[in-house]
Amino acid sequence: MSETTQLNQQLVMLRERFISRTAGELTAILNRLDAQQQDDLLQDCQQLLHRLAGSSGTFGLRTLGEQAALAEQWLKQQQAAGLPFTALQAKLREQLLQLTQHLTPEEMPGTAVTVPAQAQCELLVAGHELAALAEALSHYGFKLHHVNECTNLPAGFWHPQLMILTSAGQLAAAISWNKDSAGDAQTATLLCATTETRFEQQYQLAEQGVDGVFTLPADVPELAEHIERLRSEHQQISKARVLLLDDDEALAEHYRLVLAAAGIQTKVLIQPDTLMAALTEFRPDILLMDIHMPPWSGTIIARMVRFHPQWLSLPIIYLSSEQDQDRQLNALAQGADEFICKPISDARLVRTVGILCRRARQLSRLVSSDGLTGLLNHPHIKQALIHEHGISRRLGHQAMVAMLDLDHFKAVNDTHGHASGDQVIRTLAHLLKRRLRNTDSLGRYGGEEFVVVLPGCDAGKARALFQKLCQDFAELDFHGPCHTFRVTVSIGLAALNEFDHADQALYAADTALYAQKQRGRNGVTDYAELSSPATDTQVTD
Ligand SMILES: Nc1nc2c(ncn2[C@@H]2O[C@H](COP(=O)(O)OP(=O)(O)OP(=O)(O)O)[C@@H](O)[C@H]2O)c(=O)[nH]1
Repeated sequence: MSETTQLNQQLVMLRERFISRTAGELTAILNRLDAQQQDDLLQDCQQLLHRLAGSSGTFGLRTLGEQAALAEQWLKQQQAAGLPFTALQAKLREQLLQLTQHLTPEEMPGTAVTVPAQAQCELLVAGHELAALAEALSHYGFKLHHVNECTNLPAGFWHPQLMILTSAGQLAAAISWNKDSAGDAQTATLLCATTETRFEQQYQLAEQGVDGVFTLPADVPELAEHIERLRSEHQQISKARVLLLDDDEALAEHYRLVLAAAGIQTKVLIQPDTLMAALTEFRPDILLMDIHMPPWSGTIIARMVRFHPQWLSLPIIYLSSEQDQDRQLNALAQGADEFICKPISDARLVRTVGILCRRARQLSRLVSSDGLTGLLNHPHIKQALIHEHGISRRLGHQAMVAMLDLDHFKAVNDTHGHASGDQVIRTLAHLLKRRLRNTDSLGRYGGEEFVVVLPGCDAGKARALFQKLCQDFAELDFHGPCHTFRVTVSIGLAALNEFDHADQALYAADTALYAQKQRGRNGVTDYAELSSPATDTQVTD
């Protein structure tokens, strides 16, 4: 069974549950109305209508949602006018009965969402004049495919994250191939080789949907770095993390399934009082939150979240059926950032959440990344280390920390100049990004010192990975103003979960790094082996 079919089956099951629950709730209110049980009846009725107005559309019962919204509005007006219960009873009964007539789905839920196929190549280079460039870029470890022609590209075949093409001809064909199944969003980031630097020409390229330009002949290392940056931005959507707080369990589960199918990691909370712990544990990019969650109010919860300095910049997005614009603004004034109106179609939800997550990540990356390498800066790699240490200790998972330091780097600067030194630092950072997993955290700890945190990794795997990295790095040629030169790197490892505190693990990795420097540099030492008979792990050619 395809993932899309499976998703749609799950959504249909949720819809059936929603319909039977709603039928039960409407009948219960009608029975209380007939029995003249006035206690809290109007309040319960209003809450039910409000919930149906916001959620029915999501389950494919659009008319039910619209009618519920009208009935809610009517009920609010009557109550505001101070009409007695007896004056409302007959009309309310009629409206509720009418709602029971609309408990049949009009649309399939989830049909707008297609589970994306696995990406088969990261980078598609199109155009015969770019063959040499494709060949040069392939040495940088990209999963790359080159085609001579942009016309007649097979539909839905490669799913690249990034496309490189030329501005001459073929651009329109590539752009139309690069649309999602709905035909409106670009799937891959487009990078265009052009000789045109004039404003009007570049404007036209931007208008056509191009995301970046470079001139030919290309500076390949610089282009590789740029591609890496764009690629990691493109990946943000699949790494996006959303915490969803909604007391309507079926609706929250529906959203979770839809977002998860689009590659957005979503954690659902039904109980607002577990929110603070979930924020610390899950570290979402955005918090999506309902407003009406009796007895809780989302707007007050938003204000509460801001009590904690570490969540001051967390984007809080209300997902609510509140239509009144003044009330929406009042809600935003309590410390939230955006308002998404329910009901919302599945496809629009995925796109909106994707855009918000990407923007949130761009902003958080600005504050957390090192300008030269794009890796995490000192405070943020330490934060990542502490976070992973906590998880590995709590769950008993293995995790490693590595400390890397370039060898004789002072001499590199002194001999070849600071700019060449910077290029070496950037190249090591690039190699780390290419070799490590998305779940690993990479940081520039100091000038020529790096820290890597590897969750779910044991000592053997870490050693093999870093030994290979040492070997490959040592073989790279750097071009200084006068000479070509090579640089090596020394690495110390420690098992994160073996220590009570993250700082102790980092100190152990630093001790192992120092030991490796003593042993002759260019290699890997694990702290665990320092207490046992020394093993020389220096890399030899
Ligand atoms: N080009 C460049 N150099 C930097 C940067 N940050 C620190 N450095 C230099 O890195 C060098 C580090 O030198 P040392 O700490 O003496 O160590 P080393 O020469 O690498 O020797 P070992 O670590 O013992 O192999 C210093 O000369 C710093 O100026 C940077 O951002 N760019």
